[in-house]
Parts: sequence; C-alpha cells; structure tokens
Amino acid sequence: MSVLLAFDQVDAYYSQARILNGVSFEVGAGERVAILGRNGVGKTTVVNTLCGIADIHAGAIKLGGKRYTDVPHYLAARSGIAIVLQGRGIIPNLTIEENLMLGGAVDRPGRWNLDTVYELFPILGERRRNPGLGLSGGQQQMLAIGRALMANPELLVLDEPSEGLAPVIIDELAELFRHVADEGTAIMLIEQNINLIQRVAARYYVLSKGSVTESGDLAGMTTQQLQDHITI
Ligand SMILES: Nc1ncnc2c1ncn2[C@@H]1O[C@H](COP(=O)(O)OP(=O)(O)OP(=O)(O)O)[C@@H](O)[C@H]1O
Repeated sequence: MSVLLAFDQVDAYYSQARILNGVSFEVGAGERVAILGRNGVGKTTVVNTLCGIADIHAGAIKLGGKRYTDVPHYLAARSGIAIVLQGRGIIPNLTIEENLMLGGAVDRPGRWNLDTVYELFPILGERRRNPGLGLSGGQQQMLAIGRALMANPELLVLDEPSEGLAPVIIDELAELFRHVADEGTAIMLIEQNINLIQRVAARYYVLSKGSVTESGDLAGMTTQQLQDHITI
C-alpha cells in the first residue's frame, strides 16, 4: 500500500507554545486510521497543522510523496485532502446546496458531485434550497461530510465527527465512513467515541502529551484498552 499522508518528526506550535513534539505517523492510500488520545493531548492540533492554524517549526508533512508543507494553504484541497473540522463550519446563511458547492469549487475529478452526495444523503437533496441555519446536528454533520466529499479527496480527515450526535446517528456515520473508504478514500479519524472508532478504523496511533506513544492494529486492542487511551 502506498503512503498517502506522512508526518515526519513534526513539531507544531501556537505562537511560542509547542504542542506537538516530533510527531510521526502515516496513512496509506485507502486506509482507515484513528488518532487516539485523551483530552488536550494535541489531536486537533494535528488537524490544525494541515490547515495552517498551527505552525510547523520542525519536521515535514508529505501528501502523495510531495512536501505538503510547501503547498500554500489555499491550494491544499486541490492536493487531495479534505478536512471536516470539529464544529463542522457550516455557513449558516448559505443554502445547503451553496455550502456543498463550496467543496465542489476545488474542482477535482471523481465520483462525488451534487447528484451523488444527494444520493448518499437524500435529506440534503430534499432541503437543498434551505439555509444551513436550522439543520439538526446530524444533518449539519452530513452537510459537512458532503461538502468535503465534493472536493473528491484522496484523504478525508474527520475531527470528532460524533460530537453532540445521538447513538443512532453515530451508527449511520460509521456505515457511511466505511462506504466512503470502500469507494477508495482514505480516512483519518480523530475520535473519542469507542463505537465509531471500532467500527471505522483498522489502525491507530495514540498521542500523549503531543507525541505518538503507541500504534498498531485496532483488532488487537480490547475495548478496555481503547477506553484507557481516550478517557481522562
Ligand atoms: N489556538 C490555540 N492557541 C494556544 N493553545 C492552544 C490553541 N488550541 C489548542 N491549544 C492548546 O493545545 C493543547 C492541545 O489541544 P488540542 O485541541 O490539540 O487537543 P485535543 O487532543 O484535540 O483535545 P480535545 O480532545 O479536548 O479536543 C491544549 O493544551 C490546548 O489548550
């Protein structure tokens, strides 16, 4: 399996505060990888290094073998990465369709377009002319994921997608992420919901105090061990 995303000894900062210390990990093409860790260990900061919110002072990130660190952030989506940020970032005064078209503006070829996203999430199609404002939490998450898919990414990065969602919706998300991965998109999942992690991820890395301390196949980890990695 070819390596799609590689962090190589990355140190990341907010201003003068170092949060990530020499973080290295890889996500292969089409893989499903979870980043685990307790609150405040730096999981979101890993995502923030990908979108320029945190600064990289040492090390490098590669995407598809190229130095991602050199790609201007406004071009990042064109290089094949789509990020669903914690909090979803729906633009409330744009319609559902306009929110989706923001993702499509990346203009990468692939199977995802308005029709295929509406096929995946019929409720978004039914409400396409409604503003993003007023969607339920689950519908907002669908919209955020649909918008990311519109960019036809090779890698979908998800930061705590289960946050605030009912268990039944989390079950639907698990099915959805497996489906997206079966279609060939790699998934990097930052999550604290055990059910979602176990159903989606095949491999994991554990972050502790800004460093990777453990990695392996999820199949080899008991629910209790997983719980220990993510609870305070
Ligand atoms: N914009 C910021 N400026 C300064 N420090 C920050 C900023 N964002 C986060 N931090 C700090 O960086 C550390 C890591 O935070 P981060 O959000 O990456 O952790 P996390 O593992 O994602 O936690 P959680 O599970 O609570 O979301 C924390 O100590 C946090 O207070």
